[in-house]
Amino acid sequence: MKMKSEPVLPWMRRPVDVTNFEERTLEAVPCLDPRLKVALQKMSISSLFPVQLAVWQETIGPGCFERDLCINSPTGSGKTLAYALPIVQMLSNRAVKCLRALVVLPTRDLALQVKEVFSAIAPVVGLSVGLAVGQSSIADEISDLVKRPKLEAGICYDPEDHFQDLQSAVDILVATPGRLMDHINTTKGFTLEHLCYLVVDETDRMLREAYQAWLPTVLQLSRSNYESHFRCGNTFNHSIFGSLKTIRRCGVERGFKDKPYPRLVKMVLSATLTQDPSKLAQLDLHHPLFLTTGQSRYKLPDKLESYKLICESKLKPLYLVGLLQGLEGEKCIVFTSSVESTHRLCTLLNFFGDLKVKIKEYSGLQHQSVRSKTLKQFREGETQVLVSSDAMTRGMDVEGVRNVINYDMPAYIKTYIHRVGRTARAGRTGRCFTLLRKFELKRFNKMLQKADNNSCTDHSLPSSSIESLQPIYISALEKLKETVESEASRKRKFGFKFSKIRKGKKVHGAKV
Ligand SMILES: Nc1ncnc2c1ncn2[C@@H]1O[C@H](COP(=O)(O)OP(=O)(O)OP(=O)(O)O)[C@@H](O)[C@H]1O
Repeated sequence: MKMKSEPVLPWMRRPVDVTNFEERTLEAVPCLDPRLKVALQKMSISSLFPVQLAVWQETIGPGCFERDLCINSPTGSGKTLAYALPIVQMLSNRAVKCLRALVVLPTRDLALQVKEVFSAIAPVVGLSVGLAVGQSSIADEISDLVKRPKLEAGICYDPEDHFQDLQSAVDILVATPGRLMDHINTTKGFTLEHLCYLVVDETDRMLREAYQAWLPTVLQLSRSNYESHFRCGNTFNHSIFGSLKTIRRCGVERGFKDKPYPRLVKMVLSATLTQDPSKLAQLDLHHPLFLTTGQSRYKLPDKLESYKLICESKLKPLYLVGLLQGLEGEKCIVFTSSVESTHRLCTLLNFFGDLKVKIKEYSGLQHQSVRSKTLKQFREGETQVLVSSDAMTRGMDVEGVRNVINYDMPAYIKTYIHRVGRTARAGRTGRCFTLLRKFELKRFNKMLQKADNNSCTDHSLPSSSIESLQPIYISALEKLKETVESEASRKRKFGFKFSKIRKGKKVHGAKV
C-alpha cells in the first residue's frame, strides 16, 4: 500500500491497514479468555473494533508479540482496549506477582482514565493494577505499589533490613512520567527488572518532551541483567538476590543479536503518530510493525460532521453565544488557544445570564483538584459546557460530548484532529464547529486538506440573533473588565497563581 506522503522509514511504508479488519463479536475473537469476555460484556462491549482486532492478531494471534507495534488510529477508535486486552490476557497465566506492564501517559486525568479500563478487566484474571500519578501522597502510592513483609508484633520495619523481601503489589502500572521517575529514584522495592510490556500512549506528545529522561531510564532499567547488576553495583535493585530473577540474556539469533531476551515488548500509539525517524529512534523499537488506518496520515472520525462559521472579529463571543443557544444544552467542549483566553472566555460566558447551561473552565492553569472536580461534573452532566485550553485536547473520553467548538482556530492539523476527536467517538455521531475570521479561512482550508474525510460545511447564524445579544454583551464585557482588574490586584497582593493572566496577551509556550 502506498501512503500519500511517503514516510522516511522503510517499515512505515509497508503498514498493516486497519481498514481491512472488520468489527467482530467477542464470540468470534480467537483465543479470548472467557473470563475477559465476561468482563468486556459487563462494560457493555459485545464486539471488538477493527484496531483492537488488528492488534489482537499481532499479539495473541499469529503475530505473537514478536514485533514492537506502532499504532496510528483515529481518535475514539478504541486504542486503549487495543493494548490493554492482549496485555492482560498474556499476563493472566503469570505465576508470581511482579511489575510486568507499564503504561505511560502525559497527564494525570488521562492516566486515571486508562487505569479504569485496566481495572475493569485485569482483576477477573487475578491481576492488580496500580497508579502512579501523584494523585495521593507519595507514601500512600508506595504502600499501594510495594508489598512490605509481614512482621511479628513489636518488630520495627526498616526497609534497608528487608530489601530482598519487598515485592511489587501490582502487575500493571499506569503512570505519568514525573511520578514514575520519583518511584524509580526513591522507592525501595520498586523495580522495572521484570518488565515485559511498555506502552507509550499519545506517543508523539510523550516524545516531544524529555520529562527527566524517563524514556532512556525505563529502557535502561528494563534491559539490566544479572551481570550488569554486579558491574554497576546497583543499590536499589537488590531483589535479584531474592528468589525471583528475570535474567535477560543477549540474543544471538537472527534479528535478536545483541538484544536482551526476553525483550521488553513496546506498543506506541497515537491518532497522529509521528513519522520522524529521530523521534522514533528514542524508542529503540524491535522490528517495528506499523498499523495505520487508510492511506492518509491523518483521519477524522467517520461520523463527524464539520462546520465552519465566519464571524466578525469584534463580535466573536456573540457568535459563540448564538451557537451555544442553538445547541440547547447539549454537551459541548469549547477550545481556545491559551489558558488565559480560556479563563477570560469562560468568565465572559458566565456573565451572559440567560444561557441556561452550566459553563466551567478546564485548563492547566488550575489546580489539579479543581480540574478533576470540573471533569467529574462534566462527565456526570452537571456541567454542559466546558471551556478548555488544549489540556483537554488529547485522549480524554467523556461520554455524550455531542459538539466540539474551536473558538480559536487550531494552529496545526494535529491539534485539530485531537480536539475534534473528543466527539464522534466509538462510531457515534458528533459535530464540530470552527469559528473563523475571514483572514483565517485560507489557512484553515489548507490545514484541513491534510486530513482524510475533511469536508467542512458553512454554517451561519441569523444576524438578528447576533444583534439581539449586543446589549447584554456590553454589560458582560464591563463585568469581565472588573473581574480581570480585581484578579490582577489580588495577584499583586498575594502573588496569586492567576498572575499569569496578562490582559490581552498570549504567552507562547505557556501551560495548556
Ligand atoms: N469494542 C468496543 N465496543 C464498544 N465501545 C468501545 C469498544 N472499545 C472501546 N470502546 C469505547 O470507545 C471509546 C473510545 O475509546 P478510547 O478512549 O480507547 O479511544 P482512543 O482511540 O484511545 O481515542 P483517543 O485517540 O482520543 O485517545 C471509549 O468510550 C471506549 O469505552
